Amino acid sequence: MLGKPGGVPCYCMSLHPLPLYSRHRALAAGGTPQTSPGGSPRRRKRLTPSPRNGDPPVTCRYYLPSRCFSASSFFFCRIGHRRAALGAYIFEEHRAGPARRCSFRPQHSMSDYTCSQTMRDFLRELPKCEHHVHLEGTLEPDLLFPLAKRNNVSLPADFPSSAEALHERYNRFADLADFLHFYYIGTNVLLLEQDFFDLAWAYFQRAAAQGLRHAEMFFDPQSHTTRGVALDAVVGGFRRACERAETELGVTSKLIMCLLRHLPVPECLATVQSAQPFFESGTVQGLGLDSAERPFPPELFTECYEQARRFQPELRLTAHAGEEGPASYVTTALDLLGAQRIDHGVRCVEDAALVARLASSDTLLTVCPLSNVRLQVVQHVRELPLQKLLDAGVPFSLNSDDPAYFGGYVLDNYVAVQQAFGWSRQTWARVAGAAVRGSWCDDKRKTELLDQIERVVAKYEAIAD
Ligand SMILES: Nc1ncnc2[nH]cnc12
Ligand SMILES: [Zn+2]
Repeated sequence: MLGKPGGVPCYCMSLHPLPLYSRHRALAAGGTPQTSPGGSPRRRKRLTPSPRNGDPPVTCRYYLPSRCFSASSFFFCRIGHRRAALGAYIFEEHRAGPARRCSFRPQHSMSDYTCSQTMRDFLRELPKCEHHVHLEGTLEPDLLFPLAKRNNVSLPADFPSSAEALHERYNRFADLADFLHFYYIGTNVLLLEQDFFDLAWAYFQRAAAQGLRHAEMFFDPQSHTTRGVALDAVVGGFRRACERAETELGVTSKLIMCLLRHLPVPECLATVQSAQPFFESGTVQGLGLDSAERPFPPELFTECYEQARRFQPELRLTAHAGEEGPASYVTTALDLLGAQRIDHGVRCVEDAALVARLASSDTLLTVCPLSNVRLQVVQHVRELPLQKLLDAGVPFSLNSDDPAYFGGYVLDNYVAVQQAFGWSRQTWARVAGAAVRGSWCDDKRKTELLDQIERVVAKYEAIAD
């Protein structure tokens, strides 16, 4: 979200309430930060816990005077060092130049990097591959209510009655189960082939505007077939949207059918059987496993995966694991299901041997930052082990999961990560490149996308941030 008071862009909207615009303008002009008009310091929205005093000082790599450092009566440098002092002092400290040693105690749990407009443009233009998006999770409240009306579907009596109320409820999921309750109610409004087309086409248009170039998308047939909707209608509508996206938006895509792990295994097996023609024709190119994770470990579904693989030996295999479930679920998904990549997987860091295995086998994790925050897997994006994965050489992609429910599409996830980690463009090129390499598209498409990444990076090399 960008605010543009008086024509001067403010990129700090996520951190500060409106009245701070004047402060940012002063900073942008190279002035000294002022306290707020009433003299009392204004509160940053997410004020996080106390300093980790034992940590040694580290070097500040960032000093941009146009950034806002203020929060409450503390001021921050861009890697989160905090000092209970007046802003002018800190500001002077940091405007003096880059790469100066900062003697403040690190406060990384509080650190937030701003994402400048140039960085935002770079991230938007960066060709992005998304491997973890549930098409049913792209059902925006603005489409849910009209579809309910169009299909004469009544929603539960206690369901929020407007798009605004629904959005508001989506801001406070307690956990995965709480989210899934709303998610499955939402699926009820999808009945006809046209509904599935409309849903997927709306997703493609939004995501393409954010720089999506290739998508590998989940769908949950059982959430529809259990209501009497034919699998043909589901796959037919999605397939039509995929074709249109390639023709009109230049976005390539693949469909991955997921099994709902909270349903009985025989029902999942029957779903695999019914999908045989789609596996054989290549209309559905992958099999996945989603829904409530912890009570339903991967090994329950070994037979389903084996059966699907018999129908189509080329079928790609993946599974949600290590989202709410433990690292051991990642291991069993790899060993027993033959998963070629892991959806979420962030809890793998609890097992050092597993991290080493993921790195050496080049197994992609499809990480979903905003989802992990909304579902309380972590309290803030900065708590995700992304830097650890990068350092360990574990490839990952950044994805939206259920963008209509979690407050953002693919670019929004990239920006949230940038605000949490402050990566360089080279690091972003590496992350975007890993997403291409981990995709299930052919080598020709991968080469195209990698070339496009190189061109965007080169274009921005010439632009100072
Ligand atoms: N984040 C998620 N985890 C498990 N199942 C899901 N279905 C849709 N989104 C999901
Ligand atoms: Zn998911």
